[in-house]
Amino acid sequence: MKINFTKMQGLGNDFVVIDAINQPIQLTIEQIRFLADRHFGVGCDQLLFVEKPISANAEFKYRIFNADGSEVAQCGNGARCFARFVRDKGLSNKDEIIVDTDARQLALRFDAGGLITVDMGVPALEPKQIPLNVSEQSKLYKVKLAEGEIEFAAVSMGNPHVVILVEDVVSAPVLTIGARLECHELFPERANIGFMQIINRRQIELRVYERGAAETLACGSGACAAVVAGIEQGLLDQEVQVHLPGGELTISWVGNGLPVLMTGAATTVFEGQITL
Ligand SMILES: N[C@@H](CCC[C@H](N)C(=O)O)C(=O)O
Repeated sequence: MKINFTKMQGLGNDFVVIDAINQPIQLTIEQIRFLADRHFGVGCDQLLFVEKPISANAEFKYRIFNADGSEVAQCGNGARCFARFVRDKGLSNKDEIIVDTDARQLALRFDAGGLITVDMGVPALEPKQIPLNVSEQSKLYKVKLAEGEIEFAAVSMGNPHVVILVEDVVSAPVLTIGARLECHELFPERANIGFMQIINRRQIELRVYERGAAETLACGSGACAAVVAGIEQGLLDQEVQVHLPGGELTISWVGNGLPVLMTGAATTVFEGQITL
């Protein structure tokens, strides 16, 4: 079987995007892992599928798979690439595109100047919704690891995020603590682990160890979760520039019950065909 794909990236968080409307396919976990493999396949952090919508008001269903083959319900950088893909392929000519995901609907909007803004939906802080195995909701939680006690905030953006405040993001133990916490028993569906350094009330540095993909150059939903956690703790203003290893995002959140907005770039790298 031959598959046509497009390789895309948003701040170096990279994707294999497949039009599964005009090329209907169901891939196995092994085939997804193969496509994501940087040595034997195409290579990406996530695979994105463009499918027919479920709801009457949506244009598409946006399906997301991590490099390890797990299906997830949210990917912010991928959402901007999804918007660019459906427009470039002539699948939609709208300036605002509504997509279904497994968790929620997202609105993807083309801005003047070539950037794309995604309405990422309302963040959830209740432990059950994250999900996080604790009995009471709190702004900060603690976990004991071999490396010592870690304090963290937890936020769902449709996917589970941990946010740890660090003094220096460059020397933060992202790979060790990230890998250990991703699969910790506190997180029954695993979690994405963000390490946030606050520069000032309107700027942060962030590195994210992603569930199912290890450390990536940027995580859009992780950037939203970090800003929500920072605002909740009274450390950040409502609009924040997030500096990630692969580039910058603008995140804004007015507060409780309202959606988080994420603005950034999305780029096509190349097109290809691969035999499975
Ligand atoms: N890179 C993404 C998040 C992708 C999914 C994540 N690894 C998960 O398992 O929840 C983003 O930009 O948000």
